[in-house]
Amino acid sequence: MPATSSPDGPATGDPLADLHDALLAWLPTQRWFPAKGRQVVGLRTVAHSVVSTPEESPRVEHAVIGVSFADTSGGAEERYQLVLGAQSGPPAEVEHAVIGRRPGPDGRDEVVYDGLADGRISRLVLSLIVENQTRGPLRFVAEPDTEAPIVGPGRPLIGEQSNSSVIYGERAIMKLFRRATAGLNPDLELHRALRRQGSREVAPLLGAVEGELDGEPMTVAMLQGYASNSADGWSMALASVRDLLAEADLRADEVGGDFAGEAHRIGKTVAAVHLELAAALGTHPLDARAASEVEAWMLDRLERSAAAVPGVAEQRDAIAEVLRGVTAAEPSTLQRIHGDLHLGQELRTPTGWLVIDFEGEPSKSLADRVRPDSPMRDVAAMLRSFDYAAFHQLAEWEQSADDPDPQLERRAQEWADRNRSAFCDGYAEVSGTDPRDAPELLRAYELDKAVYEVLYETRNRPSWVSIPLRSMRRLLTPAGRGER
Ligand SMILES: Nc1ncnc2c1ncn2[C@@H]1O[C@H](COP(=O)(O)OP(=O)(O)O)[C@@H](O)[C@H]1O
Ligand SMILES: O=P(O)(O)O[C@H]1O[C@H](CO)[C@@H](O[C@H]2O[C@H](CO)[C@@H](O)[C@H](O)[C@H]2O)[C@H](O)[C@H]1O
Repeated sequence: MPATSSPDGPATGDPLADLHDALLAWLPTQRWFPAKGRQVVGLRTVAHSVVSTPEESPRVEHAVIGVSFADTSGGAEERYQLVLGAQSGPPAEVEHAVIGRRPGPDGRDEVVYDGLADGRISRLVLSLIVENQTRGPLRFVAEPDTEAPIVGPGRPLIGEQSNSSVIYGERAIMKLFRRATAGLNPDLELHRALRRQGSREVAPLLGAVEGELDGEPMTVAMLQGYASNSADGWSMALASVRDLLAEADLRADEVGGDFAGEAHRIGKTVAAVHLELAAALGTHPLDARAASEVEAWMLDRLERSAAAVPGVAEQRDAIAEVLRGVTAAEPSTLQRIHGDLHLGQELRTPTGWLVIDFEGEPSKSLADRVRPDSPMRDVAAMLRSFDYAAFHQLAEWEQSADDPDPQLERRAQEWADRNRSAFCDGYAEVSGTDPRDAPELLRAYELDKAVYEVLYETRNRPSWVSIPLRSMRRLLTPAGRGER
């Protein structure tokens, strides 16, 4: 039964009451918990079930916790999913994942830890998916007509992630969605739709774990084929920029690590995904009424960013004028899109590029993330990502140097221009539509993304905020507008 508690004292009746203080200390240390630095004023268990049978050890629990903050009015809470392991003496391998201690069912103290760190738990979850089992409120489902992965323990993926993933023997990867939201997660929904289209641009979907929240279905986790021997676009692009900046006299097309061929292929891949999503889930006209709705979301987001970041507030009117370009553009179409595309969401496999992570921007509500939008949003987000890769190293250097080196800035801009245009060429080749033929629309979407990024970086990586701020300024000057 749901129960509320506050940092001042745990509530009775809450199945995780004894872990309350430990959870408050542990949550801010997790990469997927985005609210670091915000003051938590309440923690409650929204849902809780025991996944394991009494014969299985360790005990495995699934929980949704609701966290409320001092800065959210009206008591709105953010909800997160936990998979917990509980045992009196867990193995040394999970030492780093311990959350706290509490009295176990037999009255003796037990250790509770982040369950995904324990290979026995990830193995259990995979076997339940493969066997299509139901445990309490959770349904473990294998995708029909797919080859089941060999059941074994999973290895937690370390790194910058919004959720938590485990890899099974380089064959499959399972992602536990940390943010708990009632409704079908767009990552699962769009992978299913793309699978129906026979897409070769996404990793094959193998299964899912589904639960319930607020009386509606909720996606707990997703299982996919693992692309072994792959590299992500962000690391590859950074290596290419490094090559260029290290060579004082060479142009972007002359250095060993030129990325333009890959940027062109990524453009083709993104266009193919757009065509597949349109075929699977339909399109709607981006007419005057729809365009003014899009404009309203953009202006709303501008207000939120301006309220938090003085650099945005100072340019508020000029930015709003560019965003209004959405309503001036020729009518086009809306459809389901990726929604948060960047170079880190592209994996280079030995045979081509895969697009991953169709969840949309993490801070948006589910309703906003599944709303049809212009494919231009994804195109603009990729163009932003080429800018990010180009200027990332300079932003790091600027932390320690007094003046930016104008020569290096020019070279970084040259890299960005070359790769942005290679991407657009590739996109146009497959989609039949060149994004540069709708410059107002493209510019409005690019600026909207930069406004979002300024706020994102201010909250998450303040030392990177100069990257989107620089682009924001470029998009506001007439010289920075043209793409060709
Ligand atoms: N199908 C896959 N094959 C190989 N690696 C993958 C696959 N899916 C995700 N990854 C790796 O996992 C990381 C996190 O995946 P992502 O879907 O972006 O999760 P999150 O939502 O947690 O950010 C990616 O950056 C990539 O390195
Ligand atoms: O990957 P997520 O879905 O969690 O997306 C969020 O984090 C991204 C950073 O990891 C962020 O992307 C921004 O930084 C990237 C470099 O790290 C850059 O390539 C992107 O262009 C830039 O937007 C994304 O915006 C955010 O939603």
